[in-house]
Amino acid sequence: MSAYHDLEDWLSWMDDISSKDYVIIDNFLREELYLEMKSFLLGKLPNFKEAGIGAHSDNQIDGKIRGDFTYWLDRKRDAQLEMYWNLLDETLHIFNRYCYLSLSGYEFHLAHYPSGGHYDKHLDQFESRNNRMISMIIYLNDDWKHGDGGELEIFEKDGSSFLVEPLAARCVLFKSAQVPHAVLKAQKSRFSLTGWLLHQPSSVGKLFV
Ligand SMILES: O=C(O)CCC(=O)C(=O)O
Ligand SMILES: [Fe+2]
Repeated sequence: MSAYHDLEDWLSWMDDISSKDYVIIDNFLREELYLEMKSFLLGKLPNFKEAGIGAHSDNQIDGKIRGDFTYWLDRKRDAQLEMYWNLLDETLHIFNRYCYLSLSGYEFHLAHYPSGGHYDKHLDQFESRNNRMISMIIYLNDDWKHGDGGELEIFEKDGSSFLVEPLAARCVLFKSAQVPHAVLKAQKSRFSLTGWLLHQPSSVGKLFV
């Protein structure tokens, strides 16, 4: 199986992660995979559920903190997304090989922020469960324009912050325990594929909740 991205590209992204704790990668998905994921998402929209706060095993729904709807992906049930699962395997392998992490699994959901939706500043690790090592967000918005809102706000170590527009096929990777972030209010429906590379598979993590 050939790699989806060149090793040279991966290595420069890993350099960014090591030095800044995050990296923003444009055109992470090529057109074929982008279209596949977007059409899968649109087909699943009727099945999206209001997202909770905290580990997904102990959901509390609080629209004041976050306003998105999600659909958790499952590698067995959603086996048709083979190209995407292969890309995740490649990503995991690269992190283990070049960032010396011992990642052994991942969990991903599709997310829909309806117009007006946002997510307050937070970290992706929870007290009850700290096995999320790397956050990985891929945006699936075809014609996002300046002024449509919904930017990801990333907070740097010195407390300053900057905005990332949720542009089609853009990927953001960051260290889950280190990088506080927020989603600003979206002015129209905002779609993404969001997940976490895990130190232990999710089902194992749940034992400690
Ligand atoms: O969609 C985004 O840009 C970030 C989402 C997020 O922070 C989360 O789901 O934890
Ligand atoms: Fe987050």
